[in-house]
Amino acid sequence: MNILDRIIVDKKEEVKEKKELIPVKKLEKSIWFETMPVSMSHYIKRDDKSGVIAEIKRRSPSKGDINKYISVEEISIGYMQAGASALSVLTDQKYFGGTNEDVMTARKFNYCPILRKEFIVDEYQILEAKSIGADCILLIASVLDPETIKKFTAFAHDLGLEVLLEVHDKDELTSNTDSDADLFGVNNRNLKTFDVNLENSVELLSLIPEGKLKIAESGIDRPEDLVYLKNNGFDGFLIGERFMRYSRPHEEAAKFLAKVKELENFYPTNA
Ligand SMILES: O=P(O)(O)OC[C@@H](O)[C@@H](O)c1c[nH]c2ccccc12
Repeated sequence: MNILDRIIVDKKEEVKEKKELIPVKKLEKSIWFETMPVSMSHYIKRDDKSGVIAEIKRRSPSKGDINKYISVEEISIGYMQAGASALSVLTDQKYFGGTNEDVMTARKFNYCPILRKEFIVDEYQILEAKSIGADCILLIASVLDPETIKKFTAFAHDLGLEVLLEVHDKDELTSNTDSDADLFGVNNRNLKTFDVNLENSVELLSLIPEGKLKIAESGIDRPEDLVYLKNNGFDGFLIGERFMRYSRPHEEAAKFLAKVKELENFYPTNA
């Protein structure tokens, strides 16, 4: 069994237990059901921002511990001050060390779009995302079939949440081109083998349906990488480890984004 399969087996079990512990009726009492979400697409398009979706990630199956001792309050505020367009917060505990509280903390201290980064296998988790104050959910094409993706997307939209659909290869992309997802993300990391290749997103770019926001995900390590992806046509950039491996991730993000600006002034982008 590859790592992704293992995560999904565990996730299904976890959701089953959670549903009994916190029934939907209870989730729906959250104040966030009465609150308008902040549009991730809108923030990604704003040209006073970098397009970076900055991620809070304590550990990962490929890297082990990345940063154990973090303050979500400090990093989330710092990321946004550094010029990020949005936040991505992992909530999977077992493999990534995240919690729902991390989203709630980020929400409490920031008015900005927040992506709840989770392995969604059940509509319950979409309600849960809403109940903790997220604005956008992730759906992973290698985990869900196109029909389920459509169903989950409609369900999320009914709650006012946006959807980032993650694909990794041509097959996953072409079988979901009629998806209503708001953003299409191409993951440069193969979740089954952990191989990372930046060219993966560039190669698939032209197959992303028109009108969808294009997000390059994972393995972005140098400011030059971001500028390269942007010049090729990407609107957004999901970056985690590059910032998280430093003791003060948000300061690293600020330095990184200052360097991007410098490069862009040197090689003006056509955006
Ligand atoms: O840390 P990186 O290489 O910058 O990657 C961030 C993000 O793209 C990655 O965490 C990710 C992309 N898709 C996922 C799905 C589940 C968990 C994590 C992910």
